[in-house]
Amino acid sequence: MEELKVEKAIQDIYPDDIAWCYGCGRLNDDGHHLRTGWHGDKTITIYTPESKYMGIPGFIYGGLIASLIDCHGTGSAALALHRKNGHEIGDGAEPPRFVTANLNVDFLKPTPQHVPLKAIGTVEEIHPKKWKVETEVYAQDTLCARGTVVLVVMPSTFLNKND
Ligand SMILES: CCCCCCCC/C=C\CCCCCCCC(=O)SCCNC(=O)CCNC(=O)[C@H](O)C(C)(C)COP(=O)(O)OP(=O)(O)OC[C@H]1O[C@@H](n2cnc3c(N)ncnc32)[C@H](O)[C@@H]1OP(=O)(O)O
Repeated sequence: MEELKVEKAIQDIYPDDIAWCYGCGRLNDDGHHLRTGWHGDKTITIYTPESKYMGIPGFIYGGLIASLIDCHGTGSAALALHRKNGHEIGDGAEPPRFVTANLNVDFLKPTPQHVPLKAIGTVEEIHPKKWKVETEVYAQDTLCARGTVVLVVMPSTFLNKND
């Protein structure tokens, strides 16, 4: 299989105050540190879950797959709006902030443990503050899950809730 690596991830440039997400915050020591970047005109997150994230031995727990699709969606929408605003990772501009309004997951096939999972996203703008990301999760070449995430630009009510 083609060896893939996410070189530049949107989570690498989240400001410190929003870099704590359990799924994708680089500052959360206990989290998954999911990283999402461009892959042509699609988006990609690559992640190999640790052994403890099992459902049935040998297979990944579905909630972890939902988390992957969730944070991949947030990161993908942030990448797309950042680019629409004329910015790319590394130009010093702060990326937009999104929260998840809706998450739907179809679990299509059992997802094996101990292989890198590849989430590939297609981003669609509904309007400037509302985006949709269709994600396919592959284990090697097998399509194991498909998800749809609706993202909304973070309302200011999320700020200063640090406890
Ligand atoms: C818990 C902490 C999270 C912090 C995140 C900080 C962001 C930092 C950014 C990056 C860091 C990385 C963080 C990654 C995080 C991973 C992703 C998550 O897990 S986020 C957490 C789970 N999500 C929530 O906790 C949202 C809770 N819900 C809300 O705050 C509101 O309900 C919200 C913002 C979603 C909608 O706010 P309204 O209801 O006041 O606003 P109205 O104007 O009515 O809706 C805006 C648009 O959203 C649609 N919408 C609302 N709910 C929907 C739904 N369930 N399904 C589809 N669309 C929905 C509406 O139809 C409307 O669309 P129309 O503008 O009319 O076209």
